[in-house]
Amino acid sequence: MPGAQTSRIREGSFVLSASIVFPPTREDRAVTDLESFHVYDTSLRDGAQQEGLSLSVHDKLAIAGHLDELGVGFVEGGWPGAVPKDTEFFRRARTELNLKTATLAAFGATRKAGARAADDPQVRALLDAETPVVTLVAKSHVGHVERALRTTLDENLAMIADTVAYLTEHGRRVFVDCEHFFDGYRTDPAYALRVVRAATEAGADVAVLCDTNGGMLPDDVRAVVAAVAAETGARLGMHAHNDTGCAVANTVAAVDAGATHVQGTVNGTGERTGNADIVTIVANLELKRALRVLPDGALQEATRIAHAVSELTNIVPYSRQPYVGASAFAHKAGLHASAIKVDPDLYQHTDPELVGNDMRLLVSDMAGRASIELKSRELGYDVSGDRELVTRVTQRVKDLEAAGYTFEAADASFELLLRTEAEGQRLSYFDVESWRVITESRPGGDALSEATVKLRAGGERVVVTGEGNGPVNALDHALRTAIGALYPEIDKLELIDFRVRILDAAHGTDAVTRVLVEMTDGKTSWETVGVGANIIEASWEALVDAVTYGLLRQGAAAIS
Ligand SMILES: CC(=O)SCCNC(=O)CCNC(=O)[C@H](O)C(C)(C)COP(=O)(O)OP(=O)(O)OC[C@H]1O[C@@H](n2cnc3c(N)ncnc32)[C@H](O)[C@@H]1OP(=O)(O)O
Ligand SMILES: CC(=O)C(=O)O
Repeated sequence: MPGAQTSRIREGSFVLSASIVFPPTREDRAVTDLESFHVYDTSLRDGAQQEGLSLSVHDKLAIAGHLDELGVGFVEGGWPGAVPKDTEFFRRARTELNLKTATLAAFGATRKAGARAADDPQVRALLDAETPVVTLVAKSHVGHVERALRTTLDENLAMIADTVAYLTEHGRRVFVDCEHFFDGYRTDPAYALRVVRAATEAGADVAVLCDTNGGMLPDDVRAVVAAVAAETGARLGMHAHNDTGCAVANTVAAVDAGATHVQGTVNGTGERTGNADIVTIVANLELKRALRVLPDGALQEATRIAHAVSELTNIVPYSRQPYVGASAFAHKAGLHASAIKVDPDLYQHTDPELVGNDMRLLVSDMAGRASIELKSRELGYDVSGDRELVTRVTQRVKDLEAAGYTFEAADASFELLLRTEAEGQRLSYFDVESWRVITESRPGGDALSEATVKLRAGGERVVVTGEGNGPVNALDHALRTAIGALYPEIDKLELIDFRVRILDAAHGTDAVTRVLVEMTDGKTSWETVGVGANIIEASWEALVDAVTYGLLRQGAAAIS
């Protein structure tokens, strides 16, 4: 019986024994349309509860557009009436958002104790948001009803039922987020079940079981969701926080137990340690559970959209993020590369293209010949027929890495090294004779650096000086002046990043310094590395590599 599971739950506790059969196949669990399985995004509401995150209305509108491109069924826009920016978001969404797949949901609480839903200004604000869906947060833990709401258990049920009924009477589809459901179920399962029934019997479409404090583990979630489904017959959803690092696993467990509505946030933003990452959830459901939860082709947009949302939320993308992180399909170990050369599937759990990501090979001191061969291929060089060259490059990389270089973040320096080894001489647009920098500190003014560069290019000896606000800036200016007439392509090149790392800090100012430089031609960018006992020496080496690589990309011919 594929997909079946048996579980036994001891009343009032989470101890269970479960015999789980293998995950269902696509045929067993085919989701035929996006209505039968809800992907519900709460990046704009719970995601925005993350420390340090502050989204403008403009940001929220832009993120909503990206969520729609990802193909989620529902976008929870915020809490109108409570957060002024959210009220404004819903007002502007009416004219400025043109969602193709997603339906907007407004989030809010049930009516206050002892009042009528119709008289509650916050409930009114939910109607005023004019969204097809309203999601209500409701207490389902007796302790919270008594201590946080300070009302009776029956009044809480009435608050839920009245508010759901009022909103459905006004044409809204209602989902109910049962706050602290799992903790509530542990404390008083009968009451937690009454909350689910109160919501659904009053007309709510989905009772969303929330692990509000994020303390659950997957086997317990699976058992509770299965038990609630069996007891109530309600359509169930899952809303997980990541405090045990299991938010995604808990969500998948809930789906395995019968939940057909999953909530999460793009990149896992959210209160405390965040919410379940909706991108990882949908990738797992589509690729590991063979459930079709997004429109056709949407999953391939996942990497692009996750990164676009990172940009809008001003959060540096997490490189180790499952499926969509820059490192998710990056391979460093030589043995991995040697197997990947035979078949990428040998070291990848899925095809990166399915989520719009790419496989990358990293070259480092852990590289073997296969790594060098595959990396060279990635850069457009077929070196597979030259075993001796590959061995030489592998050894050179290992020697240089031992001296402090790092090539995994400096593809351009690796490419220049590869060409040098293949051609027997270094690609050179100019031959540096010497350089010198002085930095002058002026009372009351900023320090000024002056560089002198002596080099030969185009058959001429050139001696130039350049000024800058620092030594590297001055060297960059001097180099541009020295070769600008011969290679006008240099005008297109711009230094955009400069990172310094002291490699052996124990030696203080004697330590070896590594410098990584990033340069762009406005279309693409590349990184180079330099190492030296002296920070300026290391910077110069990285700068010369960056300019050499840039001229190569511009198609400049070396003039001897
Ligand atoms: C688990 C979650 O993440 S739910 C989402 C949480 N999000 C937010 O809190 C962000 C937006 N919140 C806000 O702007 C404010 O907290 C507001 C406007 C909702 C309420 O602000 P205030 O009226 O100043 O009250 P305060 O925040 O101190 O307390 C919340 C009130 O709501 C009540 N309440 C809490 N949960 C619920 C609920 N599910 N249903 C009804 N009332 C509730 C509390 O009992 C308390 O009532 P009281 O004022 O009578 O004591
Ligand atoms: C509703 C919600 O955000 C929670 O319970 O975590």
